Amino acid sequence: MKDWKLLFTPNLLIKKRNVHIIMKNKPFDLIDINSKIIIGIFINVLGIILSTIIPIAVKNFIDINSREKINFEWSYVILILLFLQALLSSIGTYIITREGDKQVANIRLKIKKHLLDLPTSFFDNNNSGEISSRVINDTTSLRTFLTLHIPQMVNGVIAISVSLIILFLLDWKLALILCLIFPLDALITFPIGKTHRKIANQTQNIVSKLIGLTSENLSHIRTIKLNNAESNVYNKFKLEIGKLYELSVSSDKVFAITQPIQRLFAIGLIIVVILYGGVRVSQGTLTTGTLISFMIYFLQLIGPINSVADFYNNYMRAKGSTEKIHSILNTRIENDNLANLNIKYISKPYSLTLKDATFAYNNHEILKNINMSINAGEKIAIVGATGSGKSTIINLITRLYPLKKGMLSLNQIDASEIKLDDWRSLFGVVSQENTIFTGSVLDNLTFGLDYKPSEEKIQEALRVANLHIDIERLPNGVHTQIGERGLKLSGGQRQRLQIARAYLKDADILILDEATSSLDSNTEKIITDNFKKLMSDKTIISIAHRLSTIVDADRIYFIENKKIKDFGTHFELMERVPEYKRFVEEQIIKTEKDVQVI
Ligand SMILES: Nc1ncnc2c1ncn2[C@@H]1O[C@H](COP(=O)(O)OP(=O)(O)OP(=O)(O)O)[C@@H](O)[C@H]1O
Repeated sequence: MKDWKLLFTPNLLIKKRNVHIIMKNKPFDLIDINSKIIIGIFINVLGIILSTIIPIAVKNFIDINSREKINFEWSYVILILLFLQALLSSIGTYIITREGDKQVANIRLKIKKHLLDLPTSFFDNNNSGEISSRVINDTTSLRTFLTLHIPQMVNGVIAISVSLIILFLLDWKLALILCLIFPLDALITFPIGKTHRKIANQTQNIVSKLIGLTSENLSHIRTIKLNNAESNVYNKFKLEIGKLYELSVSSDKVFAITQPIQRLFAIGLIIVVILYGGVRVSQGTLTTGTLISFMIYFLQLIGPINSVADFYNNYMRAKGSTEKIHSILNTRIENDNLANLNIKYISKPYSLTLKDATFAYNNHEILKNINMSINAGEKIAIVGATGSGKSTIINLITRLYPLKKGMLSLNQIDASEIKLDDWRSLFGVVSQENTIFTGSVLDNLTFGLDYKPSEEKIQEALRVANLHIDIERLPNGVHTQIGERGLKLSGGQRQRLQIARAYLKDADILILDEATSSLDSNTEKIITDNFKKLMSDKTIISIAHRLSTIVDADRIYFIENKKIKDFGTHFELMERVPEYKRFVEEQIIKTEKDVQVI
């Protein structure tokens, strides 16, 4: 939280920093009508006022020139007014859009920051692609509201008011006819507004879902191909596209009906004005110039009238986007509020304890009354059947998920009192998942490091992970780009890259969750020997099915039926716990074909 660095002036963020705990869903909770926006709108309004004078200048030009020889004076005025109006409008619009871009960038940064701080469980229940598209689409719709709809509404109100005053002063009867446009426009705009909003909202939801689906599909393209699941994936996509198509057709129908009616009303009114005005001109009660200026006002006002009439709908749309953004921002971040103890105040050596720890994913209990005590420098193994909760214990120890009951502590200090960032700096984790990012080998090695490792240190890390030869063979060494999620590397290379990264982190506790499962036993032995030589002082917690990892452990925790069935060395457990013996025989022998060791 402390080093929340922004590219932009942070006033918006500072003001709204704790917004996630306040339920607010109005667009103005996120966007800020600040002095820049007001100045921009003011400049635009000046332009609009100038534009309302143009028809009068036209009227004067026509009325003067109809009687005497051609006088160009008013045409210069018209040209100057047109130029000034364009200039003011472009300056005002630039100020507003620039400020809008800044605010949207800040909102996006704020959402990104918040997303990064959300608990892991949030991502279990939300599709990442959908969230990403939401961040882009909903913020874009807020930008449009701030930079387009609000200025257009203000300009519209001013343009309409000033023009109406002028029109009534010029000829109140003709002005009254023109005023018919308001009820006629409202007759269409208001009834369709709700339908239109509903369609727009549903469309946005489906588009987000489609983007989510597409990004997930593309990242699993190999699996799709290998499972011949192309048609399956295509059909799923087609279903969503079908829904989108239906919605687009509904929207097309609404526009197909309403737009011609709106145009019909407008043309009808113009004709009425021309007919009535024409008669008045021929009667000599109205000048040609006044009639033409009325026509110009009318044409000038159509846009502003529609903007004002549509403002409510646009507001509601922006409100919808705000609600969706707030559904992210209102989700509580990982509870780091109470924890302010800095790890540097806890002196080493570190011993880690789980006491009566109980945990459930979405009320589904996985672990019950887990007790573990891990001292500095110990080599610990967690063993159990697949799905028994081994990785979940790691998730609890690293505070990716909070305990439901019980206590996690470091040197007897409750983990919840220690700052989360500091806590996680205790661990170097090599997991069974692919945790490689798009970028170079070096980018991945130094990912999240709080220091810049020397060239020698990097080479040392590569050697520890037995990856140095592989990297030497790459065209640009550590600078080689390794593709999305490191897909240009082999599974074993990716795993060794994770090991080298964890080594560079130089954390006190190394967690190896099936860290060598993709490696051959020779490579695994080289790495294990390197660990023994270079990391003998580190605490190591391993989850492994391989006997070689388990037999060497100082202590093995055997998990069964949500609990720790027993703990001890491999040979103690083999003697004492028949379930462990059976497990080793069934699970490990299968993997190792290593019966003779037992
Ligand atoms: N994010 C999650 N949300 C809901 N349930 C989960 C989640 N992660 C794991 N589980 C469930 O929790 C149980 C324990 O999973 P865990 O990954 O801890 O097992 P494990 O012992 O590490 O398994 P393996 O040896 O197969 O890796 C499983 O039943 C799994 O389905």
